[in-house]
Amino acid sequence: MTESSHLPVTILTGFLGSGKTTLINYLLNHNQNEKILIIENEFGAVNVDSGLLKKNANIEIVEMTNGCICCNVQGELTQALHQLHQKRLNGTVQFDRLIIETTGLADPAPIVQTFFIDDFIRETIQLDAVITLVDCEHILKQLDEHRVASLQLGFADRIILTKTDRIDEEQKQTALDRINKINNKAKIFVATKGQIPKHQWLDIHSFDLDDELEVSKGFFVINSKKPLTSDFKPINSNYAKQSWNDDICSYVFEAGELDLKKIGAFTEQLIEQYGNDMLRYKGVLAIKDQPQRLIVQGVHKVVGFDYGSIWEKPNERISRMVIISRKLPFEELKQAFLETIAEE
Ligand SMILES: Nc1nc2c(ncn2[C@@H]2O[C@H](COP(=O)(O)OP(=O)(O)OP(=O)(O)O)[C@@H](O)[C@H]2O)c(=O)[nH]1
Repeated sequence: MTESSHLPVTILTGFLGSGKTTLINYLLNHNQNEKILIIENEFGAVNVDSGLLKKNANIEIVEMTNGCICCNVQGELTQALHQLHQKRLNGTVQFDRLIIETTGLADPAPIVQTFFIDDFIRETIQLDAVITLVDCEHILKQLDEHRVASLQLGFADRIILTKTDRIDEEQKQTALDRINKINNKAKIFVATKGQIPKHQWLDIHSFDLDDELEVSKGFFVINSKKPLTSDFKPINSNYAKQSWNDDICSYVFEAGELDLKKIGAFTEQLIEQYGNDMLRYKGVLAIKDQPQRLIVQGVHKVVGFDYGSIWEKPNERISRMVIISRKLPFEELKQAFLETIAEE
């Protein structure tokens, strides 16, 4: 089966009331070209959301009300995906993409892992991205009171801010500062009442080993011991004055050229020891004497490596790795990372 025939799947998460159903309704009203299948999971015995989703010829809804999707996901979701694939093949159900709308109380980890653990799912389905909606009006309180809110942010490839129409600029900035500290890898968009073009959250190929790694100004920045290049400016922390105490945050490692063997050993050890705490990570690394970028990308202990595009200019050769994780022993890891810098 070719890559292009893989069924694209988007995981849509976000705390209770963050606007997931509203976003899907907007998509369905502005997307006549393809048929979308939605797996919905509602916490509790009665699925309320499917009643809220507007009836539309391009939509098929599968409800999972047998408890929370994340609690028994590897059983129920895996089984549902197998069955849907079969039905798609034999034409009983026709759809071009799948969106999994999780309950607002779901930890995305087991849902995401389902796509890597099961061989059949890996070969037939392409996890496109984890999209997290954030109710800007209530996010600070949700983060203070519900750990799952920071997990949902930590897993995100894209973050969509909702209800920005209900807050002022200062509140929005405060919410952004806190979101950025937790996840400075995800691109952030705004959708008022679900209004957002679909290309901003669908078909973004976040789990591909591509070269793109954008880091917004974050907290934990390592600067190489040796000068990198004359025009390289390390990322400065804008948020040092903030004192959020979320247990998930973003760490950024930066250096010049690395030694392949040493960075390999570092990464292996890091994943072995801290993989369970690391929600998402991605590195685009410059390896000494290697013209191509080395891409590392992972979820917990599932990791992929590949060589990407060629570094065009010598002064671009900066290694950068972002890890979104529960608290890591940063100083210790910083030293270990710096020791992987290639000898002159
Ligand atoms: N003012 C405002 N209201 C919004 C916006 N987005 C969603 N809402 C409203 O927020 C409420 C909750 O939205 P839903 O789309 O049901 O949220 P959900 O994430 O599906 O909720 P759960 O199923 O409980 O997790 C609804 O009344 C929406 O109309 C927005 O951008 N601005």
